[in-house]
Formats: sequence, C-alpha cells, structure tokens
Amino acid sequence: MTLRRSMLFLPGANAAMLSTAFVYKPDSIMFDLEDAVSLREKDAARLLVFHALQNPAYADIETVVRINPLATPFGLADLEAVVRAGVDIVRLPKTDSAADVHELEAQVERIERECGREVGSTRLMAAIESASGVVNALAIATASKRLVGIALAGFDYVMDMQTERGDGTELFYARCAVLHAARVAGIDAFDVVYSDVNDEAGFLREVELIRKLGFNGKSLINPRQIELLHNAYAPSEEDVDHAQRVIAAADKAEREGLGVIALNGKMIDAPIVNHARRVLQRAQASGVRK
Ligand SMILES: CC(=O)SCCNC(=O)CCNC(=O)[C@H](O)C(C)(C)COP(=O)(O)OP(=O)(O)OC[C@H]1O[C@@H](n2cnc3c(N)ncnc32)[C@H](O)[C@@H]1OP(=O)(O)O
Ligand SMILES: O=C([O-])CC(=O)C(=O)O
Ligand SMILES: [Mg+2]
Repeated sequence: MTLRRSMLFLPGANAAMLSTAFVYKPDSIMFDLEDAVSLREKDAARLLVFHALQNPAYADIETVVRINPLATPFGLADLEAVVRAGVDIVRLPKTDSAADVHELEAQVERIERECGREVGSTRLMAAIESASGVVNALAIATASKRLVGIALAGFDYVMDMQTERGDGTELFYARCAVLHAARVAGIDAFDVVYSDVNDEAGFLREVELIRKLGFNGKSLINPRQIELLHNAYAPSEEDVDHAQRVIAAADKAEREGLGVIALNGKMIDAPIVNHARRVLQRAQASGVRK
C-alpha cells in the first residue's frame, strides 16, 4: 500500500528548505518551480531543484516537482531538467484538458529516450485549477497510464469561479468531481492547500471532511501540517478493534457455512468485511491514531 497522504510543497528557490525538508518525512515532497517562485528566480530555482533531486537524502522519499505550464517560457526547460535528474513524479499545474496531459506525456517520453531513462519510469500528476479542469476531470484522470493522481488546486480554482475560499461550500462540486474521476481511473485524489498554517483547528476540520469524502491526502505547505494530517488519517484503536472483531466473525460464519451474519446487532456482509480489511491494512501502514 503506497501511502500518499501528505505532499509537502516547498519553493524551489529556497536553498535552505531544499537542503533540510527530508527531515520532516512527508509521504511525498514537492519542489515548486511555478507560483511560489518569482519570475526573476525561475532559472536559479530550476538549477537548485535539479541538484536537490540527486541528493542522496531524498533517495528514500517520493519526489515530485511542480513545473511551470508548458505554454510558458519555463515549462519545457523545467521538464528537461527534472526528468534528467530522475524525479519520481512531475506535477502539471493548471491542467484544463486531456490534451495538456498528452502534450506533457509526449515530451516526457522524448526526454526519457534522450537521456537513457527507462521509458515510462517518470510518473505524472495533474493539478486541476479551473472550471474547465473540473468539467474535464474524468478525461484528464484517464489521459495517461503514467498518472498516479489528480489534485484539486483551490486557490486558482476559486478565482476562476469568481468566488473565494471559505468553509468548503465553494469547493463542494469540484471535490466530488475530482474524487469521482480519480476513482474511475484507479488513481489517487489530493485535496487543496490549507493556507493558514497557524490555524490548527481549521486545518483539522478540513482534513476530517476530505478524509470522510475519500481523498487519499492533501497538498501541504508547512511541516507542522504533516503530523496532524497523518494522525487524522490513521485509524483509531476502536476502529482497529472493531475491524478485528468483524473479520473474526466473518471467518467463523464462513467456517459454519453461514451467509449474512450480525455483530452486536449490526449486519456484516462483504463490503463491511472489505472495509474492515482496509482499516487493518491502513493501521499496519500508518500506525494507530494518537
Ligand atoms: C497556492 C499555491 O500555489 S501553494 C504552493 C506553493 N507554496 C509554497 O510552496 C509555500 C511553502 N511554505 C512556505 O514557504 C512556508 O511554510 C510559509 C511561508 C507558508 C510559512 O513560513 P514560516 O512562517 O516561516 O513557517 P514556520 O515558522 O512554520 O517554519 C518553521 C521551519 O520550517 C521550515 N519550513 C516552513 N515551510 C516549509 C516547507 N514548506 N518545506 C520545508 N520546510 C519548511 C522553515 O524554513 C523553518 O525552518 P527553521 O526552523 O530551520 O528556520
Ligand atoms: O496546486 C495546489 O495545490 C496549490 C495551487 O496551485 C492552488 O491552489 O492554486
Ligand atoms: Mg495554483
């Protein structure tokens, strides 16, 4: 089970953060070359990220780079650098259609051939940041076998929708659309950045909502958000206890040749048993909630 709960953004031009970010142990680390980097620093950031990707300290952590869109003067140079440096995943921002993914994939394949990297080894993620992207979410999610996930990017999305970030009402349709597209495609779904790094309670409320909806995780901007997210995503001791009892009851029913059974007055059938198995798998991979 590949856990991708936390994807920590950091500005590609920030040399100090680039040299230490692995210590925070997010599931994936995302070096940004796009909106967190000023126009003046685009070239310097690309070079810093090129070297960071080859730092042995990042060998055991999944690396993601958010490149600039290919239609900008920086996008292709970013892609050339990060594929050659052996990035695990390229995140394409502002993905509006499947054609954007096809264009990215063709360039990645060309660069892999040119630099001798195994064709297909560079994985992709698409960030959806507009009404077009949300309407085309299924076509985007199924546009390439290289895609490991799609992410909703809330700040650009609410601008496109002529609204603003609030209690989540403004993201409700987009979250559901992105999540359904990801599940049909069999890939991961990532929720938006929570920008107030000092508002722990607000962050946890948002995490609880997206966990219940079914997101795999969230893009983060600060190391303090990692442990909060991982803990909220870990099953509680009661969840684990209940899952073990469900599986024991189901095993007993099978031995006795019974179909549907009840545990403490609640029906146990195949989807409930499958859910219990997922809870135990998750507890094994992530530990139990503190
Ligand atoms: C809409 C979008 O496009 S969002 C995506 C792009 N945005 C980003 O990449 C922003 C990333 N985050 C940041 O730059 C910062 O966390 C900020 C500006 C939001 C807050 O900065 P601060 O108030 O300085 O954070 P804080 O006080 O918690 O920092 C504590 C330590 O964590 C480090 N840190 C903070 N954020 C990060 C990060 N994202 N990655 C790695 N290290 C970080 C700081 O350098 C500091 O280290 P130090 O103690 O060794 O000096
Ligand atoms: O991609 C992200 O998660 C952040 C982002 O650009 C946005 O919210 O516009
Ligand atoms: Mg954005």
